[in-house]
Amino acid sequence: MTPAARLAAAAQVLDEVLAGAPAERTLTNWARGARYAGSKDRAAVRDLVYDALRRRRSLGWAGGAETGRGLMLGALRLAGTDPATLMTGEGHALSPPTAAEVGRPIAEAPRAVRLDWPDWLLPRLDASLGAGADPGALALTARAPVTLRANLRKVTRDQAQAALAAEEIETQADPEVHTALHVTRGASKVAASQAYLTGLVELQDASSQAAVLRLPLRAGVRVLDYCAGGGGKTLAMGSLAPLDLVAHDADPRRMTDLPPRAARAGLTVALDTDPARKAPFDLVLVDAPCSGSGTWRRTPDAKWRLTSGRLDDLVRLQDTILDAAAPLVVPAGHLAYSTCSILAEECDDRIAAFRQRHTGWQVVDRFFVPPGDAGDGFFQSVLRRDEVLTIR
Ligand SMILES: C[S@@+](CC[C@H](N)C(=O)[O-])C[C@H]1O[C@@H](n2cnc3c(N)ncnc32)[C@H](O)[C@@H]1O
Repeated sequence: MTPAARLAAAAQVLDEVLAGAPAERTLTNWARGARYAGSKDRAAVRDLVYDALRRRRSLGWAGGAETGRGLMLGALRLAGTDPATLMTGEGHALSPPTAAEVGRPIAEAPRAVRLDWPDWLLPRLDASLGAGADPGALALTARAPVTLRANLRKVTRDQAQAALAAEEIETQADPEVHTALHVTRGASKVAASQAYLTGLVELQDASSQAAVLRLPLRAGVRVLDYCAGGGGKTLAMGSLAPLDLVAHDADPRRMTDLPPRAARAGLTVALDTDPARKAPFDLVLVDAPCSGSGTWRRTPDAKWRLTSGRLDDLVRLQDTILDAAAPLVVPAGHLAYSTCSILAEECDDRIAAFRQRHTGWQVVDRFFVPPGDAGDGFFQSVLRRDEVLTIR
């Protein structure tokens, strides 16, 4: 495909996504129908679509409309490319821009447009990040890094890095997070690499890794991962110490990948639909369902789908889950609450509300990072349950 044809294909996919279709599925359907598209074409169209979704408002502003065509036109203009060079109307190319498709200077756009952020959510961004609001939102308009976690149960990080390099996957060690390796070349080879298939490394964002490293984990402790999903945190915890690990999720199908991933990592994890039977636990981790606002550069259509009603529902669910998980913690044990959100109402506010509803819990650790070059936005709070004193 020519660059012009890729642009036209991306505009077509974007029109469907803007009408409400999920981005990933729409791209898969397009690729199925486009037999002429090779793997490089598919990757290029995917990048165009995701880049445009991350910057939907600013590109729409510069392109004159929030349509597939408008976003592609805006992308060309903001990249400093003359649209007439790719929108020629020849072959599969988009037709040339019309006089009506005027671009507006981005410097004149309202702040939420420049930040590629939903209007209704702007006050909440400011309340959550303060002076960090603009850099935080702008970080979500760029591509996310590909980061691996060295499985310390099997290798040191240096050994993992060398094993990856032998398979032409170049990485850079994260200076702060001692398990993290950022992929700088060969990211598309990771999933089929021996290093990955033999459990030396797992894909995991550096902020999630940093949060797990702060948990009170030592050999022999009983740990419940209450919202385990595919087990990203379960496996990260298990790689740090030999633990008695139980994984639970309200939707057990979400844990389908966990047993094969645990086997690769050399870990034993018990899956349980009713963890209360196995309570109490020394540590219960609630990695709660959330807006995902700290990770929106990975799932940019979610940024535009979130509504205030949906956010209220999530907050209620977060409270319900914390209330259900807390009684499973042993006296003097720990309850950890985490989200990949940057919105205070899903983070600190939930901990404050929990402590209003329940006495006898102390915050012993707080971790918050906004999205940035090294990792996604992430929040974690660790609470310790007061020891129950029995008076004889
Ligand atoms: C943020 S995801 C978990 C991600 C996972 N911990 C990881 O690191 O890969 C949240 C999970 O919470 C689960 N969930 C939703 N409601 C729940 C509830 N009431 N109790 C337990 N899990 C719940 C969802 O099915 C989802 O898998």
